[in-house]
Amino acid sequence: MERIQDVSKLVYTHVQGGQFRWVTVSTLMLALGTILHLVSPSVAGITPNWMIATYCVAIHLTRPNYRQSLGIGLVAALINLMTSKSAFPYANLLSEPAGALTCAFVVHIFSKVKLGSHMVPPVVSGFFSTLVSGAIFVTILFYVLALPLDVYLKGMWPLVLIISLCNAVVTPLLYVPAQRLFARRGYLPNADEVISSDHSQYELVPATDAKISIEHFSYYYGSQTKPAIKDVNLVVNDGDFLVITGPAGCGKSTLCMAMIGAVPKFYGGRMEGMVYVNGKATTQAEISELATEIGVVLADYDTQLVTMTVAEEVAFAMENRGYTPEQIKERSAIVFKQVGLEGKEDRKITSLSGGQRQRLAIASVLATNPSILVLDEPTSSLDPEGTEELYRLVGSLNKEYGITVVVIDHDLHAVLPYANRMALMVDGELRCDDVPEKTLRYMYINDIYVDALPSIFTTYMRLEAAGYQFEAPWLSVEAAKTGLKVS
Ligand SMILES: Nc1ncnc2c1ncn2[C@@H]1O[C@H](COP(=O)(O)OP(=O)(O)OP(=O)(O)O)[C@@H](O)[C@H]1O
Repeated sequence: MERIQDVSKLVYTHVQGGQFRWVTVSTLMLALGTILHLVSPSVAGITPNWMIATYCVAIHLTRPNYRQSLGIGLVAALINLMTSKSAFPYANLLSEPAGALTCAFVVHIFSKVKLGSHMVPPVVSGFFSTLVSGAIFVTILFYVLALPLDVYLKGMWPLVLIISLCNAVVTPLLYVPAQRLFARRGYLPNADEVISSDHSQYELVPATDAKISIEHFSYYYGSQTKPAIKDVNLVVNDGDFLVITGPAGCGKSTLCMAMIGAVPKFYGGRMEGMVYVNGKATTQAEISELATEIGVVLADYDTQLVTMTVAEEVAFAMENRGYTPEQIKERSAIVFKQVGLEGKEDRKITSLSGGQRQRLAIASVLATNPSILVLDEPTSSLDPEGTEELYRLVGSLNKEYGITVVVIDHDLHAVLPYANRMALMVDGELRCDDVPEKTLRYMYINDIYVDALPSIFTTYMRLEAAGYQFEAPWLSVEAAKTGLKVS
């Protein structure tokens, strides 16, 4: 493993939807392989192994991982099982997956070492995948059908070698038109572009042991040339309550999506630098794996609710992660208490108020016990009372239960009493990251997004400019009352 010291040079590219390309391309290629297998004539009993040739092409084009390649091999085996005229077709169940894994191995080797033109890898995989698969197939036949050794050595093995040579020729011949066709139809980016970078060979270690460590992070959506995020460095420590604010379109939600791994793995695009969650590089972890460490509640929280009743909703995430019924019961009781939904377990979700449904969305992300909670504009559909109530809840999750909180909001006055840090983003850049008072002061002095400043704070700043002095800044009406009493 190569240890990366300077993550600012690290690039990760991911084409949106690319995670399912291997399924589409391999399905179409295997369909072609089946047709060729059924119609191609054989010369003296020799014909290329079209199934192997076609799945090798699919594996070269989409670079699935070993598990996915095994899946492709198993599908090829089942097709062969149904169409084979062999005396023991079940041998395909071992030989085809082995062939697919051999091809994946060849692709892996060639992705690291550039040897010859782009035609060389399909030649190599066509030959070796067929050789490995054929060798396993004839060896199983030899033992199961108790064939004479002479037939095995002098009849079957030469045949395996000849068919492997045939496949070394037909695989690249299929690869070139397939690559062009799929690229033209939009199934592949283009001839040379990387579908998805692979960071598995790197040892990625965060610079700090913070809950979230964002290091030299830049991000470009799709094929855009203007970055949505520019070289952001931000650390969220254990127990922090961080508010991120900034004008519309400055990149707050993008940053939030990067924390949960959805950027770039779901949205696609190009990322530079790295985002670590609990020490894990987000490019090296699945989004579902990160979800057990960091939960997110979106502005449109209703889209996160998928079941009928309150109890089912909270149980859903736990069932998906294999919790036992006892564990689900125990954990559900804890989260209902945390979010104040006790006694409402049997209610239909549609019968809850907006604020209650939002609490339920929070409960369902807390069900799997993440240590970090991210809320993206949680108050956009709440009235002032609902907003106060929500932040009381989030504040108690932070203080009483030790959950690290990241909130994105425009509406600052209700959240500030609970926050210990405040970050300001402008045009994709992190302009200020400090205690709330200092960030608010920065916004006021530099005339940045002053519309979002709580009016009590702007009053405080005006009084200060007029020569009045107070012991503490006014971040809330209570602080102003205390300040006025003391002075
Ligand atoms: N899916 C997307 N595809 C392409 N560009 C996007 C996408 N989502 C956001 N952007 C662009 O990225 C930039 C940052 O958007 P983002 O939603 O992160 O900002 P924001 O600060 O959360 O805005 P708001 O406060 O309006 O929600 C914007 O220029 C936006 O147009």
